[in-house]
Amino acid sequence: MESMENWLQKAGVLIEALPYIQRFHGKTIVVKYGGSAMVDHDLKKSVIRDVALLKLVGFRPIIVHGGGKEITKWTKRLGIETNFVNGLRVTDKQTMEVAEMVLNKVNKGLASMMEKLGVHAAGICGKDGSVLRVDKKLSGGKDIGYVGEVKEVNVGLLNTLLDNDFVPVICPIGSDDNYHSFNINADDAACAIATAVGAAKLAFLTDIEGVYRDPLDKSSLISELTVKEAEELLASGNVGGGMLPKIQNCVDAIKAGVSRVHILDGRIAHCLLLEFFTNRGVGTAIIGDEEERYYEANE
Ligand SMILES: Nc1ncnc2c1ncn2[C@@H]1O[C@H](COP(=O)(O)OP(=O)(O)O)[C@@H](O)[C@H]1O
Ligand SMILES: CC(=O)N[C@@H](CCC(=O)OP(=O)(O)O)C(=O)O
Repeated sequence: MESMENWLQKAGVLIEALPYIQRFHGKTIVVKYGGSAMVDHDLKKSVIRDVALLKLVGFRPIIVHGGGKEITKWTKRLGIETNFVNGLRVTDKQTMEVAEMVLNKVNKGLASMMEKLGVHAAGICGKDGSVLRVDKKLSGGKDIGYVGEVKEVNVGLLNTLLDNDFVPVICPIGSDDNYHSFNINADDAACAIATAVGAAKLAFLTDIEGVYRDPLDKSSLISELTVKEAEELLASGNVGGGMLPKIQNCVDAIKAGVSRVHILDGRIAHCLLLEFFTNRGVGTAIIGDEEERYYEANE
């Protein structure tokens, strides 16, 4: 049997969460759930459970998810060549078809996991309710196919869902003016949505501890980066692959008024709860240039 001390410790944890629950109660938060942190089924269940808890304590969470690894698994299986330019998938017509099918499948899977927990979720893509309207995106002036740059977010459907107690689960497919499907980097989609809904927090769940100053040196993990430092890091050449659009989006989100942006290790069970309900710094926080460095100030 558990000792009284253990029970009291549990009560202490709940009480510690109180100021954080008050801070975010009724606030919209966006969780970007990356495909790299989706590979393990149990972990996926634990992420969805954490978001369900955030919802049940009164936050208004939105999940924007990726599925890049799953898309690549399927394009390879179908013998379609896979290429990335600056972290963005080169998306020809065939790849677009596969991406749309795979992302929608991932989408429905996540939404039904949430439903199974008794929390209503609606799995949609950015074409529904014209949530994500795009222009064709070029990368360094290069045509990379059906890749979309978000030009407009229509929050109508999102607010309807949130106001009616649903957790919107969104996959990063949008439409252009001709209603053709476009593949959007999920970090871009999350940033655009967080900005449009005026999110109090945007958290990116990925498959790495956080941002490294030097990716080859695990001791170079950065706990806080100002916008200026993030821009310097991007220019340093020490950031590659999918981390490029992620950091750029963190910078854009802060500049557009999102208060807190975090890159978290989605491989750690309950990293979202640790981030929301404790003052323990997990991962990398991107902060405004004027903001006080929280972790340093509290060391
Ligand atoms: N400086 C860096 N710090 C951390 N990760 C980096 C860095 N440069 C490149 N990366 C890579 O970026 C990856 C995260 O991006 P990505 O795989 O696209 O994740 P997600 O699917 O979550 O969007 C990491 O796994 C890592 O290999
Ligand atoms: C244009 C572009 O690159 N789109 C991404 C969309 C999925 C995604 O971003 O998934 P992750 O978050 O798991 O990386 C792709 O096709 O991989």
